[in-house]
Amino acid sequence: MTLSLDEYATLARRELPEDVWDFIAGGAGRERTLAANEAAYDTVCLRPKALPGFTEPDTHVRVLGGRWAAPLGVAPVAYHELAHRDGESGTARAAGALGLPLVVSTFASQSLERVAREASAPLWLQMYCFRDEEVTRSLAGRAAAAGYEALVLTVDTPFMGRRLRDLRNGFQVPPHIVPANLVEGLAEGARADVAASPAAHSRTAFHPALDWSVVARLREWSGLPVLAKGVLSGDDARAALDAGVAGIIVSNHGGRQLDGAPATLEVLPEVVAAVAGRCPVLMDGGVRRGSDIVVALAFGATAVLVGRPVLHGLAVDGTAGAHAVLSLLMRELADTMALTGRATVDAVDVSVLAPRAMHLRHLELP
Ligand SMILES: Cc1cc2nc3c(=O)[nH]c(=O)nc-3n(C[C@H](O)[C@H](O)[C@H](O)COP(=O)(O)O)c2cc1C
Ligand SMILES: CC(C)CC(=O)C(=O)O
Repeated sequence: MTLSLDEYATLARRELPEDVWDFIAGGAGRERTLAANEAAYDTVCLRPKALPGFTEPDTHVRVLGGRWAAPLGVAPVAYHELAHRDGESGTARAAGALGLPLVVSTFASQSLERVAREASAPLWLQMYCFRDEEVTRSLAGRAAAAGYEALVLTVDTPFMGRRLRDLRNGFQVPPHIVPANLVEGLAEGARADVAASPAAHSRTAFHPALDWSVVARLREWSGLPVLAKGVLSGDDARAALDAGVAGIIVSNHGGRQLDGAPATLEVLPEVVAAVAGRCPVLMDGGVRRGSDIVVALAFGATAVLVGRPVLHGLAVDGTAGAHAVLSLLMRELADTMALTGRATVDAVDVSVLAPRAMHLRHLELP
């Protein structure tokens, strides 16, 4: 019986080669930011509601015109086939069966068209932008043609952060796993070069001087709304809005880019205040329980995304494992909403939080 996302992580670790586990689990530098993401939730308490009068809340939300079964989606994560041969198609089937959206990575191990054929819930395509602008333009156009509903521009990764575990392990993506969106049609040798060292490839192939003007180009090439993923300050949120984004994703890339960056939960209120209702504000990083989703909503998030836990589910049991992880989170979310007396997602606001030092509140302190 697997009862929590932490238990899925433990089981996944047994299934995966050590260097693949490290690539998935690891972060940049000292991994301070990686640890901070999860730890931030431990600083917050929820206020229970006595006799709420219902047991099954309505968890549906609307995000950019799409209806999701819960304020929860799958974050863009490269190479799902590293976890299980079902890969992104399996994740798409799992998410779709639950009515949850999937953000497909530029570095997916299956082509965005193939994933689209398996999906029954909203799909967004995460965009890295390349030195060769034609590659970026082609990806954006293909996403629109395949029915993707939005592009997610990653703004925190001009190159991959220094991930010491990968450097120590000399991590290479195994040759049978390829970035299918980028190399279909290429010869075997060329495929291997792109996939072998993600870090080295990012230094040479990513656009070296990207700025916010790319948002307008992505919109023009695709006709799709563009979200910015990797915003951690009010200033950057305002810059993103000025550039024309339709949504913001508060993210530190799961602690894999700037080590020392704050936990996403900590900066969420600053970003929500800067956005002031002008667009949805999603967040990711360290969400491991349904109660974490409630906390993120209370801090002003429209919805959350989860990254690593979905790969853990895939590693344990392919499509069925990814489905199990996501449905566990949905169950925990509904239970937490019921126990805090929130019948709808809209009803989850800051009043669901209990001050940490609650026992001190009624004392007359000097
Ligand atoms: C193995 C792995 C690969 C990732 N690949 C991408 C990617 O291709 N594009 C991207 O924008 N973010 C990528 N991310 C970051 C995730 O989208 C997300 O921000 C992060 O994993 C969220 O934190 P969580 O894993 O704690 O849920 C990746 C993360 C991991 C762990
Ligand atoms: C292939 C990489 C660029 C994927 C990524 O964003 C990551 O590993 O964090």
